Amino acid sequence: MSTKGLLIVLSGPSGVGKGTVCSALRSLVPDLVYSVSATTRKPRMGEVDGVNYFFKEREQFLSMIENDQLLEFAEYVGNYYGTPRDFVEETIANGKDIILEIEVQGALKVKEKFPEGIFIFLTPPSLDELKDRIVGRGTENQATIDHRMSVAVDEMELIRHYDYAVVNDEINHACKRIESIIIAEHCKVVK
Ligand SMILES: Nc1nc2c(ncn2[C@@H]2O[C@H](COP(=O)(O)OP(=O)(O)O)[C@@H](O)[C@H]2O)c(=O)[nH]1
Ligand SMILES: Nc1ncnc2c1ncn2[C@@H]1O[C@H](COP(=O)(O)OP(=O)(O)O)[C@@H](O)[C@H]1O
Repeated sequence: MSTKGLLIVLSGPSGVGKGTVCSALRSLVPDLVYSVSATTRKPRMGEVDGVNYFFKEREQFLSMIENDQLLEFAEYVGNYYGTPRDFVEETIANGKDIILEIEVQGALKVKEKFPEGIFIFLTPPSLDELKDRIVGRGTENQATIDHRMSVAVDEMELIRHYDYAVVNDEINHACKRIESIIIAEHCKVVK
């Protein structure tokens, strides 16, 4: 039996509730390790460097790419986002499960490098509900909301590349489904 940890990727359109579901998973699955991404996006109110993201200037981010420090990166609505490679590789080598909360293009790049990863797509109950959540969060201006919604429509098409689809109708239900997936993956017979 493999002693490596699971690499779990949670993806889906902006506003579907990835961040909210990940926070709720912390108490339900306490042993899960969370990858902290690097980004060129400016911090939002209350966000802490090294906790929510590693906030970088564009030049710093480009040098991380150049030095092959990122497992994947993507440009999303005008900013770069990327997953620091060493932390992910060390965590799974130490037998711990890690979860990456990333957008859809980046998730597909991780799949090329780690096809054995577990790829979970979080879906909204409907596109109308998705828009209500982005607007309700109050962090984006109208132009960014429109841009994120048009990206979301394209992203929904990519669900077929994933192993699991989880509807985020209610946070606790979505978390339970993800916990069940993790339990099932640990019970899999390794062939
Ligand atoms: N490819 C990739 N996407 C990321 C990474 N970190 C965060 N994201 C995604 O980038 C998108 C925008 O993130 P953010 O600006 O924080 O907005 P929010 O997640 O919608 O609140 C979201 O879909 C995130 O999941 C990363 O390291 N790589
Ligand atoms: N199941 C849910 N039901 C209702 N609102 C939700 C649900 N999940 C998340 N939200 C709300 O939707 C908004 C977007 O969630 P967030 O976690 O920031 O999304 P993402 O990280 O995917 O961009 C937030 O205001 C959040 O409180």
